[in-house]
Amino acid sequence: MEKAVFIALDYDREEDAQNLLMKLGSADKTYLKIGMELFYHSGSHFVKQLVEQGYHIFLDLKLHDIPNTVYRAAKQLAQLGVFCITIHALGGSEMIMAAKKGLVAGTPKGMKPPKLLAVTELTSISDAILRNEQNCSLSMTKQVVSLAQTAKKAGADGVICSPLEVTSLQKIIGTDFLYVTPGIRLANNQNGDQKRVATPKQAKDYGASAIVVGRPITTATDPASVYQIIKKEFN
Ligand SMILES: O=c1ccn([C@@H]2O[C@H](COP(=O)(O)O)[C@@H](O)[C@H]2O)c(=O)[nH]1
Repeated sequence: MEKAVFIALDYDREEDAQNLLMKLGSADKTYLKIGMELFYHSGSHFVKQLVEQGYHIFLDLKLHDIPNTVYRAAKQLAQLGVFCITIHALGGSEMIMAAKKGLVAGTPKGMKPPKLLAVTELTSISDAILRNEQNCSLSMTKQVVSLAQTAKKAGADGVICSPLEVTSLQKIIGTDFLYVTPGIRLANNQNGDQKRVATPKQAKDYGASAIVVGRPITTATDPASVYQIIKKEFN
C-alpha cells in the first residue's frame, strides 16, 4: 500500500464534502475517509459515487457487535467497492473472523475484498482513561500490542493505532501488517479531543503505513496547501 494520507470527510452534508474536494483539486485522486457522521446522513450512495470517481475510500464505521451481525454488515459493506473498513478489536477474535468472512462473501466476483482494519485503543483514550475507566492494568502500548496480536491472528489486515505505538507493534507483530494512524497534528494545531498525537513527520519516522487527518485539513483556511504540507512531511 502506498503511504496514503486519508482525508477524513467529517461532515454532515455531502455539499460540504464536495466543497472540500473541489478546493483540493481533481488532479490528486486522493484517499478519503468516510465516517459515521457522513454515512449516517448520506448512506451508501455517496460512497459509491466517490468510488466511481476513482477515490480510495476508507469506510470507518467501527463495527462492534455479535459475530453474526458483524458478518452480515461486513458482507453488505464489501459490495460498495471500498478500499478498507474498520471494526473494534475489542469485539474479539470470533467477531474479527466473522468480519473477514463477511467481506470475502460480499465482494463481487473479480474484485479484491476491502482491507479489514481493527481499531485498537482509540486515539482519544489517554493512559489515565485506560487505567481508571477501562480498568486495564496494562500500559497503553502493551494493551495496543495485545489487541493487534488478536486482530492479526483472526485475519485482520492491519490496525488503527496512534503513531506512538507503531515502532513497538512492528517489533512484535512485523511489518507485513498495516499500521494506520489518526491523531495527526501539525505543530501549530489544537489537539482537540485527541490524546495520543504526533506530527506527520513523527508518524513517518515511527513507521506508520498511512495516516488519517481530519480537522487540520478540514478547518484550514487553505486546505489544499495544508494537505500538500502534510503529504510532503509524511512521504
Ligand atoms: O482511534 C481512532 C480511530 C479513528 N479516528 C478517526 O480519525 C479522524 C481523525 O480526525 P481529526 O479531526 O484529525 O482528529 C476522525 O474521523 C476519527 O473518527 C480517530 O481519530 N482515532
